[in-house]
Amino acid sequence: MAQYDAILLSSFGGPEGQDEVIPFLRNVTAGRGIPDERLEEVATHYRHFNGVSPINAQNRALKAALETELAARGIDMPVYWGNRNTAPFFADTVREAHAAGDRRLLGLVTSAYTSYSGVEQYREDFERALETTGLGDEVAIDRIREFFDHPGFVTPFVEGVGAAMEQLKAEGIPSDAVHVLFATHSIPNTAAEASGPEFGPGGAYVAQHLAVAARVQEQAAPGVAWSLVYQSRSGDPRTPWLEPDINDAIDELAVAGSVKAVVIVPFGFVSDHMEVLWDLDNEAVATAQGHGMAAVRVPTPGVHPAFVSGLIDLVVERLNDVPDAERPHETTLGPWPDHARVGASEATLDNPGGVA
Ligand SMILES: CC1=C(CCC(=O)O)c2cc3nc(cc4[nH]c(cc5[nH]c(cc1n2)c(C)c5CCC(=O)O)c(CCC(=O)O)c4C)C(CCC(=O)O)=C3C
Ligand SMILES: [Fe+2]
Repeated sequence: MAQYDAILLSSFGGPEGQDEVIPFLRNVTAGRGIPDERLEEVATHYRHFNGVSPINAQNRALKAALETELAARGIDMPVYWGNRNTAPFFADTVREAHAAGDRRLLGLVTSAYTSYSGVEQYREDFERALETTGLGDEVAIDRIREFFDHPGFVTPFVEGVGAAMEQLKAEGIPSDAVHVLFATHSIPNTAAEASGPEFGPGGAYVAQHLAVAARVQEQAAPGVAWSLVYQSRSGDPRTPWLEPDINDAIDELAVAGSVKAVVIVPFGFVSDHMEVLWDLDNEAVATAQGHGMAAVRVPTPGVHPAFVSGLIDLVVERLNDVPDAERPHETTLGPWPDHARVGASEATLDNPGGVA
């Protein structure tokens, strides 16, 4: 059996006050060439909400919900929380875990899909935390598999799309006048390809999103028109990123003329992030309303009981070395494989220091 001492809830981080906005954005973009104008623009999104992103509060709530679920199942494992871009930083969390005697950490990363930002970059973050703390010989960090098609992640969206369709029906809008927009974070085309070229154009990133959208739609709104759209692009405008942008897609639907309502499914995100509050609830909804369309935004998983217990199921399957054939997955792409551990090079599960 795999042995882990603790869970490391691992997330992006976000500012919680006006004075934290610029330091946060500097951390996010360090060395990655986001133009200043774009940073200024993104800062205004945060300024609009008094500099507070909902993401940290969401993670505190998720941590508490995970602890409750672990206790209910009689699993004695502490949950630590660390971030990439704002305190508590991973290095601080690793020190905290080490001081408490916890050495083997299982990273529960709040990214559902395969991409550099969601997978590799967390691995680099963990490595750096082990290096800067000097604890690499004692502490090791694994991560759970990408859970894009785990029932715990898919179920809240199935419920949300179903409820949105009901709501529109009650407002007198028939399902053939509805278009469901599955929205996720755009990334550079090259990054998408790199996520797994064997999965076709757009790599694993696009293939996973298409598969999940089809699965949600087949359960929640069979036969209703849908498309995969993108949001929150940044970087140099001359660099191609995944398209269409959600706002352009809504404009196109307006030209076609038969769509009276859009359902917006924020299925790139596990909880309410600034991208959801600003790019979807503010911008995309306004675009739809500008064309006289109704718009319903589906909730993010947040602390939905299915999501919380699904995350603990992912931990338990790892603890029990459950074979792939028995791991839950809602699309034919899954179950996504586990990843190698971080730090303590050449380490194995039974030899966290990696020394023979
Ligand atoms: C795939 C992906 C996820 C999902 C996986 C994961 O969870 O990691 C994600 C999550 C998030 N992205 C976030 C915020 C930002 N992302 C940026 C920039 C970028 N994201 C990218 C990709 C992703 N991002 C990329 C390719 C860039 C460009 C440059 C770079 O490689 O950095 C920028 C810079 C300014 C701008 O938007 O241009 C900001 C402020 C927040 C926090 C929101 C909050 O505060 O509530 C969260 C959860
Ligand atoms: Fe991002």
